[in-house]
Amino acid sequence: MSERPNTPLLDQVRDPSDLKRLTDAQLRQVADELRAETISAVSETGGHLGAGLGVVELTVALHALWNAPRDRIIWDVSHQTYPHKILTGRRDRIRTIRQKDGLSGFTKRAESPFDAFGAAHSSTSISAALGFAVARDLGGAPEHGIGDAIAVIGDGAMSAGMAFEAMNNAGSLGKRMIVILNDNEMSIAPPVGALSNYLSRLYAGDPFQEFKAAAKGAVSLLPPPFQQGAKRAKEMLKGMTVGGTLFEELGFSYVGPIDGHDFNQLLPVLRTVKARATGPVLIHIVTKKGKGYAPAEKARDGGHATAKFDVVSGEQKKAPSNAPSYTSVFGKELVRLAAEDPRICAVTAAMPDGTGLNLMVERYPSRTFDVGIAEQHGVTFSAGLAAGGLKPFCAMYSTFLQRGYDQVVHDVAIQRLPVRFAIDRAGLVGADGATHAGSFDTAYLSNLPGFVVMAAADEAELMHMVATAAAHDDGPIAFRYPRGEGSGVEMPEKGEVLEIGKGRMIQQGARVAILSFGTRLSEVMTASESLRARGITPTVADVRFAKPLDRALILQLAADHEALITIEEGAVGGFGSHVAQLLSDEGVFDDGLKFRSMVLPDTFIDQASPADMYATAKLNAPDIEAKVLEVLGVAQVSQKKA
Ligand SMILES: Cc1ncc(C[n+]2csc(CCOP(=O)(O)OP(=O)(O)O)c2C)c(N)n1
Ligand SMILES: CC(=O)[C@@H](O)[C@H](O)COP(=O)(O)O
Ligand SMILES: [Mg+2]
Repeated sequence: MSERPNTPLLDQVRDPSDLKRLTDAQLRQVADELRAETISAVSETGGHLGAGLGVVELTVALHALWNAPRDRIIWDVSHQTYPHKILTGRRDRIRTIRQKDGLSGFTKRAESPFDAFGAAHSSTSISAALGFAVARDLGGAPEHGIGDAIAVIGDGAMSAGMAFEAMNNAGSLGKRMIVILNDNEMSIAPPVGALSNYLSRLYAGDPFQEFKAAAKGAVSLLPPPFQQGAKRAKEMLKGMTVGGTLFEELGFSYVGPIDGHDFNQLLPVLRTVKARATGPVLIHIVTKKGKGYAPAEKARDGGHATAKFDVVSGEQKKAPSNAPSYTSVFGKELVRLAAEDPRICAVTAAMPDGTGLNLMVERYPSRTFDVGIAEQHGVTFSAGLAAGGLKPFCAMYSTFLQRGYDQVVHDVAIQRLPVRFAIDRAGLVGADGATHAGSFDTAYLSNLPGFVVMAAADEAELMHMVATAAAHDDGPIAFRYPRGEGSGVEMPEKGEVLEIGKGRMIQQGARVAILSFGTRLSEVMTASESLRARGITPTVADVRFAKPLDRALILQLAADHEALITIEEGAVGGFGSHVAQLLSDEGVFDDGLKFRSMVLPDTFIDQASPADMYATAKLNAPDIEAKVLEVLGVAQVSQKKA
C-alpha cells in the first residue's frame, strides 16, 4: 500500500456542503489535496485516472457553487468521476472502486443520490440534462425539486451524433441548462475529425476574438469583475470567443474557452452563468488529461486507464502472461490478411488500441478509419465500404456495437452487405461491470436473417475466424472474442478458412453432450475432468457457429445422447435459444431428449473479476459439472464453490 497523502482540508469535507464555507484560496487547496488523494487511490486499485485528474478543479468548483443532489450534475461517460465520488461521501470506499462489492467505476444512481444519472457509454449527458431541465419545468420530483441541470461532456464524447441530437433539441426548447465542454484535446487516443479541429481553432489564440467579444456586447454574460475591472476583464477576454460559434448557431450561449485548471477563471465564469443564464449555455473549458501527475500527463493516452502503479515512478504493476491477448491476435491476423488483399480495410469508433487496429493504423493507415465515438456512423460507413466493393472489418466492443444496432439491421443485414464485425470484449469484462458487459451480441445478431455469427473458443480459433470472415463475401459475418489473454494454445502460422456452419468435435463421450459456443470451452473441459472421476464422460463439441447452426452435428448428438447442454457467454436469445428452436422444429423433444441451456442470468452483474462474475452467472466449471449431474439425475454430494 502506498503512503497516503496529507490532506488536512479535504479531511474536513464530508459532503459538498462543506465546500460552501471555504474561500476561493481554500478551494484551490482542496483541489490539490483531492488530486493527491485520487492518484493515491487509483495507484492501489487501478482504473480510470487521466480524465479525473483533468476535472479536479471543475469538480470542486461545481460542488462548491451548486447544490447537488438537488442540482443535477451529469457526467458524460463518468470515467472522470473519482474526484466527484471522493467529494460526495464516498471517500471511505474509493479504494474499493471497480472491485467486487466495491464502488462502481462509473456514476450509478443506486450508489449515491449525487450520481444524478448513470453512464459509461459516452455522449448521453446532454440528453439526460435536457430531460432533467424539462422535468424541472413540468414539476417533476415535487418532493425535493430539481435545480439546475449541468452536463459535463468531453471533447471526444462531443463528437458523437447523440450529443448533437441533444443540442439541436435543447437549442430549440430554450430551457435553462448548462453544458460544460471539457476539452482536453484527447479521447482515449488523440481525437479525430472535423469537430476536434474546430474546437482547437476556437482557442487558437486569435487576438481578433478579444474585439469580437467586446463588440458583441458579451459583457452581460461575463462575471462582475469583468464588468468592473477593465484590466482583469481584458486579460480574461483574451482568447475568449462569444458569438458566432457552432454552438451559438444551435441555440446555446457560448462562453469560453477558459482555463479549466485556473480557479481565477473558472469560479467567476461559473458564478456568472449560475446567476444569469436563462436558456441553454455552453461553457468551453480547456484542460489537460492527467493534469498534475507527470507520468499520466506524459503518457500517450493521458493516463486514461491504468493498472495499479507505483506513485513515485509511475510504473504499472501488471501480472506477466505468456498468452497473447485476443485483441492482438485479431490485429496481427488482420494485418497479415490485409497484406494479401488490398480490399481489406478496417473501421474503429475511437478505440484503435482497444480493438488492436493500432496495428492496421501503423501498417495501412489509408485503409484504416477511426470515425470517432460514432458507432452508428461506423457501421453504416462500413456498409457503404462493402457496397463499394471493399472488405471492411468493423471492429467494435460488443457493448458499444449496441449503439449501432439499427444500422446493423437496416444498413447491413437487410442489404446482405459483407461487413465483417470483429466483436471484442464479448462476455463479462470484469472491472468495468454491467455497462461494458458484452452480453447481448449473439442474441441480437443471430436473430437477423442471413447473418453468420461465430465465437472463438481460443486464440487459435480466433485466427481461423478472422481468415473466414475475410473470405466470406456472401452477406454479413461476425466473430466474437473476450477481453484479455488467450489460454496459451499453440498458434497456427496463419488462420484457415472454416466451413461456414460447421462445428468441431472435441471429445467423444456418452449420455450427455455439451455444445459450447465460445471460450467457456476451457471451463467445460475442466468440468469434464472432474466428472470423469464420477464415471461420466460428456461428449463435447465446439460449435463455432451460432448461425448458421451445425444442424447435422446437433441433431446427431441429440439422437445419440439422453441429454444436451448448451453453454455460451451471452444472454438468453442467443446460441442456446437457436438450438432449442431447432430441436423443437425437428420434434426432437418428443423423443424425450433432456435439454438445458446455460446462459447469462436475467440480471445485470456488477463489477468483479471476470471469474467472479462468471461464478455469479453460474457459468464456471463447477456449475457446468452440477448441471450435468442435475440433468442426468445423479445425486450431488456437495458442490465445490466456484
Ligand atoms: C459509446 C461509447 N463508445 C466508446 C466508448 C469508449 N470510451 C470511453 S472514454 C472515451 C474517450 C472519451 O473522450 P472524452 O469525452 O474527450 O473524455 P476524456 O477522457 O478526454 O476526459 C471512449 C472512446 C464509450 N465509453 N462509449
Ligand atoms: C470508459 C471506457 O469506456 C473505456 O475506457 C473502457 O473502460 C475501456 O475498456 P478496456 O480496458 O476493456 O479497453
Ligand atoms: Mg477529451
